Amino acid sequence: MAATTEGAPPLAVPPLAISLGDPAGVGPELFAQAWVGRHEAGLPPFFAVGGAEVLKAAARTRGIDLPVARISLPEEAEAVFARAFPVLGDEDAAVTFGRPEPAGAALALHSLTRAVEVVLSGKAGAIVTGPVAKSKLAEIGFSQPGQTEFLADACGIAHGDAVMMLAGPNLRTVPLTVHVALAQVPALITRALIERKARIVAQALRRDFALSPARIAITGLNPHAGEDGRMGREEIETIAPAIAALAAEGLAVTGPHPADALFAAHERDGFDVALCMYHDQALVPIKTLDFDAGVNVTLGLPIIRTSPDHGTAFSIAGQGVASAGATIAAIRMAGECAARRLLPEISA
Ligand SMILES: NC(=O)C1=CN([C@@H]2O[C@H](COP(=O)(O)OP(=O)(O)OC[C@H]3O[C@@H](n4cnc5c(N)ncnc54)[C@H](O)[C@@H]3O)[C@@H](O)[C@H]2O)C=CC1
Ligand SMILES: NCC(=O)COP(=O)(O)O
Repeated sequence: MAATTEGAPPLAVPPLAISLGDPAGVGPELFAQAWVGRHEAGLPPFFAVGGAEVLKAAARTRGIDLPVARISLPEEAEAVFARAFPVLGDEDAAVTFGRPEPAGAALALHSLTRAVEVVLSGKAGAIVTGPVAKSKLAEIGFSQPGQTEFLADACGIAHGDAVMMLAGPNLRTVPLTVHVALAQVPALITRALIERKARIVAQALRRDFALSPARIAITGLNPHAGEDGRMGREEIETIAPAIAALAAEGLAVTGPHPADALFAAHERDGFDVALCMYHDQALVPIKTLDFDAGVNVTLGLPIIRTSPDHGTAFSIAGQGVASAGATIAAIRMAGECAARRLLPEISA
C-alpha cells in the first residue's frame, strides 16, 4: 500500500505484522482465508509472526492448502506474499481447535510480543492482532486486562492513553471504561477521563482517519441521560461539564445523549464517533450493526494497531464456518491508516 502527496514519489508502507491470537481460536483460519482473498479484497502485504504449522492446519479445516513461506526478516515478506503466506520465525504449537491450552496461549503471547517489536522497529507498517482469550493469557502470567493495555505498555504510554475504538461501515464507538465490572463504572467516570479520551479520539481521527474536526457524540450513563437528575446525577455533575470544557477548546462534541436512541439510523449521520460510558454501551451497537466488518482499532499509540471486533469463538474454531469479514476489514484498515501516517497531517 502506498501513500501519495502531489508531486512527490509515493511512500510505501512496509508489510503488516500479524499476531496469531490464540491458535485454538478462529484467528489463524481467518488470517489464512484473508491471504487467499488478498487480491479480491485489495489487501496490502502482511506476514504472521510464528505459527506456520498452526496456519496450515487451520487453513486445512476450511479446505485451503495454504502455501507458507518461512522468512527470517520482515523485509522478505513482500517478495513472497504473492505466492505464499509469509511467516516470520519458527515458533509453533500443537493445537486442537476449540480447546485452548497454555502452550497455545504462550505462542499467542510470543507472536504478539515479537510483532509489536517489529512494528516499533519500523520494519512493519502496523500490527493486526488475532483474538486472544484474556483468561487463558492470564493463566500464563499476562498481567494486562487486554491487548490494548499490553500495547500501551510496549509503546511506553499510560494505559488510559491507548484508546479502544470499534469501527464499522455504519458506526464508530469508543468505550470510556473498558474491561471493568459494571459495578465499578460510575466511580470511574470523571471529567478528567472524559476530556482526556475525547482529545485523544479527536487527534487520532484527524491523523489516522483524515476526519477533522471529528464530531464526537458523548453518551449519558443513566436511562434518558439522567432525566434532569431524576435517574442519576453523573450527567449533570460530570459528563455535561466535561462536554462544555471540550467545546470551549474547540472540539466538536455534543451530549450527553441518551444512549438508547443514539444508534438509530437517523441519528448516526450526526456524528463520526460515539464516546460511550462503558464497554457494552459501545460494543453492543457495533456488533449488532457491523459484526462482520467491525474493527477494533487502538487510538493514541505511536503505531497502528487493528484487530477484528470478535473474540476467539472457540465453539466454531476449526469448523470452517467463521466469517473472515472482520479480519479482512482489520487488515485493510491497518494498511490505510499506516499509509495516512506517511502523509502530512491534515490541519485541525
Ligand atoms: N480482540 C480480542 O482479542 C477479543 C477477544 N475476546 C475473547 O474471546 C473470548 C470469547 O469471547 P466471546 O464473548 O464468546 O466472543 P466471541 O466473539 O468469541 O463469540 C461471540 C459469538 O460470535 C460468534 N463469532 C465470533 N467470531 C465469529 C466469526 N468470525 N464468524 C462467525 N461467528 C463468530 C461466536 O461463535 C459466538 O457465538 C473471550 O476469552 C474474550 O476474552 C473477545 C473479544 C475481542
Ligand atoms: N471487547 C473488546 C476486546 O476484548 C478487545 O480487547 P483487546 O484485547 O483488544 O484489548
